Amino acid sequence: MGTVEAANKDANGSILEKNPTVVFVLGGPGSGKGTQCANIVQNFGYTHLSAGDLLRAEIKSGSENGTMIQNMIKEGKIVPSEVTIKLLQRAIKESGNDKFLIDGFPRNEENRAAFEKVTGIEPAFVLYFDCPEEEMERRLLSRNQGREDDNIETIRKRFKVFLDSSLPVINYYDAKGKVRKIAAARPIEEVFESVKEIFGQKNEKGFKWFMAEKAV
Ligand SMILES: Nc1ncnc2c1ncn2[C@@H]1O[C@H](COP(=O)(O)OP(=O)(O)O)[C@@H](O)[C@H]1O
Ligand SMILES: Nc1ccn([C@H]2C[C@H](O)[C@@H](COP(=O)(O)OP(=O)(O)O)O2)c(=O)n1
Ligand SMILES: [Mg+2]
Repeated sequence: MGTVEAANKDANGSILEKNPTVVFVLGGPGSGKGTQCANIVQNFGYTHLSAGDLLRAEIKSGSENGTMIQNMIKEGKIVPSEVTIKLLQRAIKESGNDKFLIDGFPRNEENRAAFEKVTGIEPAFVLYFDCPEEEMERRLLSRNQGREDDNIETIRKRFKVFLDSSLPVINYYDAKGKVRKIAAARPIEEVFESVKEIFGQKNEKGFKWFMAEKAV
């Protein structure tokens, strides 16, 4: 067994022991995933794991993968699953919590299948922030976090990757009845009202499904 697999197995063992609750938080770039995750953490006791934040921290840490990750993010491309999953597993392990919002992951079929294979974790549900491109573009261009990928050229590439690679993942979970779609082009507080309704649909056994064909 290679080192990566061994590390996965080790981290996986401790993840499965705790049988964690995982919610995938998906949506296009700028749809408000990070903003709403911060609200959810305050109200519902989850740990927020942003795949993008973990990858950016990895660049800053001077890791051997740093340059590769930086180049891919600049091009709006999706980093190989092996790298991102390792960072997620480490963060899960270090958190001590058993409830996670995994924000911006899985972003393609490879992310989805590899995470399932390596961790055996199925999400409780998928929170999907549905937002028109014009609105996402406006938000990204005024985000002001000094991100190298928040320029119009990279933004266009990220939109294309979202449509080509990430939407199919959302459709995959939708076919399993797991997607909770939220109309995200509204003020932050209004969006959070809808988010709260979804997280409030909980009983002592876990999450109750409810039929939400339309955006709430
Ligand atoms: N509902 C909203 N209305 C207007 N601006 C928003 C809304 N939600 C988030 N923003 C702003 O849009 C930008 C992108 O939000 P962010 O949460 O970082 O999105 P994502 O993580 O999906 O890329 C941020 O500057 C944020 O403050
Ligand atoms: N699962 C992921 C998540 C993000 N990335 C990379 C590629 C993405 O364009 C960047 C930025 O992701 P991030 O979720 O921070 O971006 P947004 O919050 O959607 O604007 O990170 C990745 O390669 N794989
Ligand atoms: Mg984000």
